[in-house]
Amino acid sequence: MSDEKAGQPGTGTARKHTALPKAQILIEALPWLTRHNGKVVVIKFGGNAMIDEDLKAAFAQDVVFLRQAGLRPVVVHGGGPQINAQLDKQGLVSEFKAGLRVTTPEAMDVVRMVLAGQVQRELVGLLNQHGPLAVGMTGEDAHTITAARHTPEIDGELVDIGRVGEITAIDTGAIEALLADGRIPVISSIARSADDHHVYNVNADTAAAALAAALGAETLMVLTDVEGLYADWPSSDEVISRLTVSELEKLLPELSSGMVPKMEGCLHAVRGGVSTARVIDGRVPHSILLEIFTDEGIGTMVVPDAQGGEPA
Ligand SMILES: Nc1ncnc2c1ncn2[C@@H]1O[C@H](COP(=O)(O)OP(=O)(O)O)[C@@H](O)[C@H]1O
Ligand SMILES: CC(=O)N[C@@H](CCC(=O)OP(=O)(O)O)C(=O)O
Repeated sequence: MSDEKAGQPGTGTARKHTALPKAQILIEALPWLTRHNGKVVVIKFGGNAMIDEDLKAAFAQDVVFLRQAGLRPVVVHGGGPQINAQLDKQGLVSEFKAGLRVTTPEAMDVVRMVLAGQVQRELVGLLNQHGPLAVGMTGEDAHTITAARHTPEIDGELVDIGRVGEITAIDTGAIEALLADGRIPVISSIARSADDHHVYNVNADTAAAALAAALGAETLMVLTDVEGLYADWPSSDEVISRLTVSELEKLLPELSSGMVPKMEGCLHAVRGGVSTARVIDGRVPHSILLEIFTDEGIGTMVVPDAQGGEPA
């Protein structure tokens, strides 16, 4: 007969004591749960943060946790490295200009196949291991994202980079319907074209930011493969933990490569009414929960001017 069945007095008490820290952790989360209840959180999962299976599974757990805790998460995903690998397999080159992929019609087919047919499917599958929650779509669906041809200015000249789109309109109807139905939309950054019957490749950070603003999200969270925005990259790894939109605007011309669309996106989102935009380290397991449910954020947070930037 076990001690419990024998009614030994000490055992039950000891069990209660070991469970106490768990109750404490849950109680500490209460103010955050209350504050974020019902709020839309747009989470951008970058291709570079999708580096291993455990991290992807932890990402899915965090997103489902947010949903079950009463928030309304929307996932927008990238897949740059995965597209590069597929282009390489097909003997096509990956070329970037102004931080954007030069997208020939052939490359566009690969981008669409990898994002919508591979990366999005994998994320939907991981989320749905926890219940019938995730629904995948691309910006093409229900006119969610409309774009026109984007010709960036490089050294004073407008450059043709193929089927890369500049977002001209967002229709949040389909996403809102999914959220109202308790689902988690998982969105690939492909847009319908306003000019012709084809589609456009849109940078996933840009798409996430535009969707966050259009949805009136409380937070935009961009998961990537660095700790946050480094003050003096690549010579130093000092992370800027908090900055205002005006401070960020001044910093933008100094930024390079993948950080440009991320920080432009954060700027656009906060200027568009999103309360905070954050760049966080997707290599840290459960980084989303750490960021949402603790006082100390783990990455870089962009806030409106009125809230002040980096504490002195
Ligand atoms: N100031 C900076 N701070 C941090 N990372 C920077 C900075 N400037 C450029 N980077 C680069 O941006 C990369 C993140 O962008 P990207 O490769 O597009 O990631 P993702 O696939 O997550 O969108 C980092 O790995 C780093 O190499
Ligand atoms: C126009 C453009 O550059 N589109 C991106 C879309 C995917 C993306 O943004 O993926 P990450 O978030 O992993 O970088 C591309 O083709 O790579």
